[in-house]
Amino acid sequence: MIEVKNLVKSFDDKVVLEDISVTFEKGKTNLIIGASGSGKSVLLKNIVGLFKPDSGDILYDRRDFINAHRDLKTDIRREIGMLFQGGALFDSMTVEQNIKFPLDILTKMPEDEKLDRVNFCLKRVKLENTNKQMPSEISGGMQKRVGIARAIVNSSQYLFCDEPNSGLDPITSIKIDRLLAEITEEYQITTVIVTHDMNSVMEIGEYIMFLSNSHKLWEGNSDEIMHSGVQELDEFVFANKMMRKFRDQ
Ligand SMILES: Nc1ncnc2c1ncn2[C@@H]1O[C@H](COP(=O)(O)OP(=O)(O)OP(=O)(O)O)[C@@H](O)[C@H]1O
Repeated sequence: MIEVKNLVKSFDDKVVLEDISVTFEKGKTNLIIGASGSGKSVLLKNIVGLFKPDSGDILYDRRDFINAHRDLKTDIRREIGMLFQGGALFDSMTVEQNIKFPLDILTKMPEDEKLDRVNFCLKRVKLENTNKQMPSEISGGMQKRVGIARAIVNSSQYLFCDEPNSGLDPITSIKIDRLLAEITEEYQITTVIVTHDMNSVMEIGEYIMFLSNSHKLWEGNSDEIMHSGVQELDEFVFANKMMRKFRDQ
């Protein structure tokens, strides 16, 4: 579980996050949605420690992350897996080397154990026997799956994904969403996904927070989002024709 309490973040005199409080539960896919520029990425970067908030608290399973001493901060960072936009694989490394990378830099695991773990994760994302392939030789969807395998290889407790579906076709997107949801439940990970993909919201939105103009305007699940009564959220949810048709049926 990750708790964010009264988080404030500004750049110069521009407030980007205003008093944000939210709880992301373990074993659930937690989504952060909102229009472009609403502060989703800045929130994610504060939570993982890439930005320092002006004020507020961030607790990882009750452990204070912001004021933690160096050792605890390092421990928590080791428990975090990240899936970046576009996969962000190292082009010059094989699939196997990409997935093994966090184990190489974060652990003292013997090489054979690392390879076992890499193969276990490859199997979990249904990419057995692609070890020696280069990222450029596999499809975008496969690259995302390699990214997921790399994000969980160190038995991550927390998984952060920034727009995991960007650049994918709708069917592959749904497969990636389902894989993330399955892994989240199976390994009881606290997963936080930044997205503006309404398909993802409907497919895996167990918990959704809606950011608008620096504020958390709404929270709920994928059933409740259809009847929020919040105008800004309705504009976001029903922006496309298919969702409007669905609503008006
Ligand atoms: N490093 C930075 N320095 C100054 N301003 C920043 C910085 N990073 C983000 N911002 C500003 O914070 C606001 C929120 O940006 P953010 O990237 O979080 O939006 P977002 O909701 O993730 O948008 P998108 O969906 O387009 O990625 C924007 O006005 C942006 O210009």
